[in-house]
Amino acid sequence: MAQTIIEFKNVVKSYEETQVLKGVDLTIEAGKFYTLLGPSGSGKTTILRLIAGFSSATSGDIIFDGQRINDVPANKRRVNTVFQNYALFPNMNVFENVAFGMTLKGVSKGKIKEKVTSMLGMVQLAGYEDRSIDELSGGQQQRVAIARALANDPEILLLDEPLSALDYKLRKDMQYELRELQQRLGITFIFVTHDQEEALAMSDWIFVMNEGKILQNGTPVDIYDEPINHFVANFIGESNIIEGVMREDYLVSFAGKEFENVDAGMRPNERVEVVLRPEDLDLTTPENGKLVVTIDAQSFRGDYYEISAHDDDNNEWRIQATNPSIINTRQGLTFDPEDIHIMRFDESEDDFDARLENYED
Ligand SMILES: Nc1ncnc2c1ncn2[C@@H]1O[C@H](COP(=O)(O)OP(=O)(O)OP(=O)(O)O)[C@@H](O)[C@H]1O
Repeated sequence: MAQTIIEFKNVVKSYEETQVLKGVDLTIEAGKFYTLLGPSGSGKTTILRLIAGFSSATSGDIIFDGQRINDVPANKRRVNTVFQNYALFPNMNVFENVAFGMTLKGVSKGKIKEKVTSMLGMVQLAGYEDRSIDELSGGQQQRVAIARALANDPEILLLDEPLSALDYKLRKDMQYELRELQQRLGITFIFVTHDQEEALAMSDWIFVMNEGKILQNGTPVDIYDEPINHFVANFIGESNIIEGVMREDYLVSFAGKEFENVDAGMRPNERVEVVLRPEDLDLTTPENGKLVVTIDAQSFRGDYYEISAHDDDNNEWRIQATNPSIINTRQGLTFDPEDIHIMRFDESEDDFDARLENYED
């Protein structure tokens, strides 16, 4: 079993009357890529700051390598942080930025040179030693920040939305690079983002947060395929979430019909929500469909058409189709019983859409 490096036990963080972390439990194992994913204000940065020692928990235990570290100062923790704004020193060149921590610690000049060269090679900036920071692109500045953090030999690298200032293409490239770097170094990365695609692409393990709580944690595939509630299903990827009622095990009704499914564990007549991902739906002739829908709109997305439609019960559907459709025609909708995911009905979801709208602003 992998070694646990960080543990939070019922960690609460409050600012005056407001709890921004509401009793967080989490376990981080050494050598993996973790992501804290959630909307703005959900408490992701607060968790990083507690791990780094930049702020202290109101209650609960923070354990590092088996020791409670709540009172250990930041400079005594083997943790380094890469911030969103890079926080590089503009008056120093690339070499001096990367060397900074080692210079403070009084490491010998020869060792510093060796380390800086190796770190810059690692982030593909060999030969950039003498450049000044303002001569670098955003992506290069980000790499310098990563090299500087890694030069201190941390056991854990904390990354707080490090890619958010980069344009789309560069961001994608850096996602691969960071993932590859983590695998090569084998140290623990804890990455913060509100971008679900980024979280799915990069992580071994994701913690989905909302309002100071961890709602679900698991591998990207677990979280994508088996979201625990409405919030997670909506936040991670594109979902069709349709209200339904459980008839009996393996039989659920929604959109005015009954369907076989493979999820069990709900009570008969329990109100549920049914999740079907757009890529799990296919269009066919009305006679062959499990449901009949009317096509409302479509857009071309490169390797598929995204189609929106509604059924006769007025549920909206998003469908990924290989072929284009014709607006206002009636089509059959099919899906595999195995792709139906059933969730308990979440009473709090009524205000969920309002919250998501605020977030999307
Ligand atoms: N020093 C502080 N004093 C008071 N409230 C704070 C302080 N720092 C953070 N908060 C509040 O704590 C909550 C969680 O903030 P946090 O920065 O952890 O969220 P986040 O998920 O990282 O968000 P973002 O993606 O916007 O960075 C927010 O409501 C924020 O306003």
